[in-house]
Amino acid sequence: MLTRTCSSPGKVILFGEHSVVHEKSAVVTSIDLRTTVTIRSLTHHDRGDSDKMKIELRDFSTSVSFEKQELFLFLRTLLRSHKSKMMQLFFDRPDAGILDTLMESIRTFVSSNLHKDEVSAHYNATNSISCILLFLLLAVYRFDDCPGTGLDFCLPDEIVISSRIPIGCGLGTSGAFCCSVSGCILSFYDLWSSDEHKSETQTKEDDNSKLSQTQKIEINKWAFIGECVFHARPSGVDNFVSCFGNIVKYRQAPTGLTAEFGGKIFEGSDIKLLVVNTGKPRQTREMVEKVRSFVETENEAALPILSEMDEISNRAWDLLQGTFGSDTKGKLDALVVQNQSCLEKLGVSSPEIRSVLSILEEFRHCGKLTGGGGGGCVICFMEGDPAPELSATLHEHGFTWFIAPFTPFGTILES
Ligand SMILES: Nc1ncnc2c1ncn2[C@@H]1O[C@H](COP(=O)(O)OP(=O)(O)O)[C@@H](O)[C@H]1O
Ligand SMILES: C[C@@](O)(CCOP(=O)(O)O)CC(=O)O
Repeated sequence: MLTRTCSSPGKVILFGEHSVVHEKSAVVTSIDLRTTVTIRSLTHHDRGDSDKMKIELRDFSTSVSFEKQELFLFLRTLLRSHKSKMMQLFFDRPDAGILDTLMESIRTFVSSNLHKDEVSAHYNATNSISCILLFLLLAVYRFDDCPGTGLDFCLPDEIVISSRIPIGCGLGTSGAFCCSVSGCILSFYDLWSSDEHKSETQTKEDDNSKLSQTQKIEINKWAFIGECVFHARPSGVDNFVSCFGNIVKYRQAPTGLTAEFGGKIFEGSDIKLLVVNTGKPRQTREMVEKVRSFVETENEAALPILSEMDEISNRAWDLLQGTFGSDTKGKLDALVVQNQSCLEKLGVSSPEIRSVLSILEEFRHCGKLTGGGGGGCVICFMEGDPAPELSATLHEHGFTWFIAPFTPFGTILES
């Protein structure tokens, strides 16, 4: 029996969501709530007569089984029809034409294997299952490159996904999902493109990921392709911070990606990060599209807002590099308020977000939305835990909260 398990953290964007899609800087931290994926091939005895591959999405209480032979034939045929263009998925920005074509076929195949009521009721689950099949297609593509191995490709018996990150509220679950699935598949089939990692020592002494930097770069590359399935044109920040972990200043520019590690906000201070969930569901993809269309149609109004947000992220990053002084929290709060005001102007706030913000203000705290907005979560820097009265007021209004647990660890190969 071969089993591989990977886990990847969620994230909180401290400053710069949305503007990061438009090539500005964002400051982001990984949080120790993780999405775990296990891929298993069973022994003959455990498998019995079944020749199916089961995908279990625990958070959606959904499981789906595919006839392995049918699935493999589907993947191989799809690959044969599009092999010459597959490389375009690995460009810095995956080619949208080939990705859309592949996803259309994959979604049709997935839908025809699900009961009709399941498909309409579980749009998000169907999307996740389709994304897993895309990663399996990438694995078949890699196998196909090695002469003689194509037919040896064996689909696993089980793929199980579970997460402790609240889904769809701005905490980067699709990024964590993509990192864990791709890490698992790359390691299950030992598909790493170079052998370098075998001699490479871990870059950090305390890195318990059991993955080399080269392997993480590869996971991040695959995960970004997956993120494009969920979000069409993401910045890549979610998969990046989930894969590499830590507090990061991230920027995706035409000249390439730049990332600096090491903000120190949670060291040597009693600063905590409060996360309040408005409970209002929304789709990140729609919010990103809304901002894109604003930037395109009202370019003159939008550009100064995006530049201001870049400036905010850069100033916040400088603050986070220094030692935490008596005035640091006040300066951070001012940037939080300014960033929220920019997000309001971009049109990604919501009545629920404003309601959380006014409760926070009542208790002399400052907050901003985090992630895609339109609902989802609000964050607030706090010295210590929230007062019981604040907690009670948030609950009275139907909002839940938690203190985000910081982690420096990105994707981990658990076993
Ligand atoms: N644990 C999971 N299991 C299955 N699918 C998941 C899981 N986590 C995330 N996803 C997929 O990612 C989508 C949420 O992505 P996104 O809109 O980026 O939300 P978030 O704000 O959480 O990042 C879900 O609708 C689902 O399709
Ligand atoms: C709005 C955005 O900046 C962050 C989205 O975060 P989330 O998927 O809502 O967790 C989009 C992106 O960076 O691709």
